[in-house]
Amino acid sequence: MTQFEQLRRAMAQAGVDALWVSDPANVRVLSGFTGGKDGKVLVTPQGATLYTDARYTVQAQEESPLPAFIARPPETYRHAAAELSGLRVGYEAEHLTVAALEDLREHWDSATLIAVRGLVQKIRAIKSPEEIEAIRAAQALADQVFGEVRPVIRAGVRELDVALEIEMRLRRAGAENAFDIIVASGPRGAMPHGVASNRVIEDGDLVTIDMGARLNGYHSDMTRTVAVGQPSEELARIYRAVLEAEEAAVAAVGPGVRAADLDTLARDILTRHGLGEAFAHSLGHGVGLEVHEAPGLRGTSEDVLESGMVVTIEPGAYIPGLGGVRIEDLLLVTDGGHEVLSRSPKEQI
Ligand SMILES: CSCC[C@H](N)C(=O)N1CCC[C@H]1C(=O)N[C@@H](C)C(=O)O
Repeated sequence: MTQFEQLRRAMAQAGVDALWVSDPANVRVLSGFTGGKDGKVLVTPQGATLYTDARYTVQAQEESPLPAFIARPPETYRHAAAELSGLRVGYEAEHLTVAALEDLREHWDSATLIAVRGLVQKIRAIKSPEEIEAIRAAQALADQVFGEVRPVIRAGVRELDVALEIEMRLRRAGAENAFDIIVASGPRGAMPHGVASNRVIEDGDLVTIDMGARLNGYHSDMTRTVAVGQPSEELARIYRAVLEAEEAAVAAVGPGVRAADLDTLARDILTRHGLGEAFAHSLGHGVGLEVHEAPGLRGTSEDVLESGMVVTIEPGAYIPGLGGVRIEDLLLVTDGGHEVLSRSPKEQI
């Protein structure tokens, strides 16, 4: 089934005849257009049209096989209105501003507007072979850069300088950061999203580095926690517990596995080590055109893993005042189980 066939089936289930796509990643996956928020796609029962403005005339032609209508609102809305009369039109509730919704209501008054969620995201969760290669390439670059920068992570160096080294190497290779690089050393390790600060790394610190490359629009995501000198026995114990949880969850990844069960598996191991409360976030998430996308690997998720999904496994433990540990791998779900895409070594602490 093609992507548009899958989408129209999902649209029918959601009770809509047409869909106004405004999430830039969804626009890209349906049209190939990389112009971000300056592109929209209208999917109707008959076909699909890319809407963008004259800054992108050439780019739209080069990138997208869809017919393009080049204009700015309100002309865009007037053009689309002609196809929408009497239809139930879905809009992406998570990616439309209130102002834009008011504009749609004004111009599409003969259509019924219906909020929908996650229709294209669900399709995006299963990657094409080309997308898998793009993510593989992004992760291979991140692995290479991490290996080059690992020797820089030592006492006396600022977290910011570690992040700069990573970013410079990614950029030289034609990529960019997938997100603000997390370098959380010593007590800052207790912050799961502790982006690099001015703190100077000290002897005995654990340092959590969470980094990704964005290459040709596709992301990678990986975390390693490394030791500088000899960490305390308490930190070493936490590290080993997180590593045990991570390895167990990775080993359990395969098609047909419930995402919520994976989260429980890792959480139960950390709970046995007295660290259940310290695991302050979900086990993982899908990765692709966005760093966080479907499926969600959390306790409340109803997602079931399928071959072709790319997901992270990233348990952590965070103790305010002491520090923290997170270990994260990027995995491709395969027919036979999984392939670990992130290859950077994990330290034995
Ligand atoms: C700002 S992007 C962060 C990337 C990182 N690898 C990541 O996904 N993290 C870091 C710790 C928690 C986890 C996260 O943000 N998880 C989300 C999906 C959650 O809501 O738990």
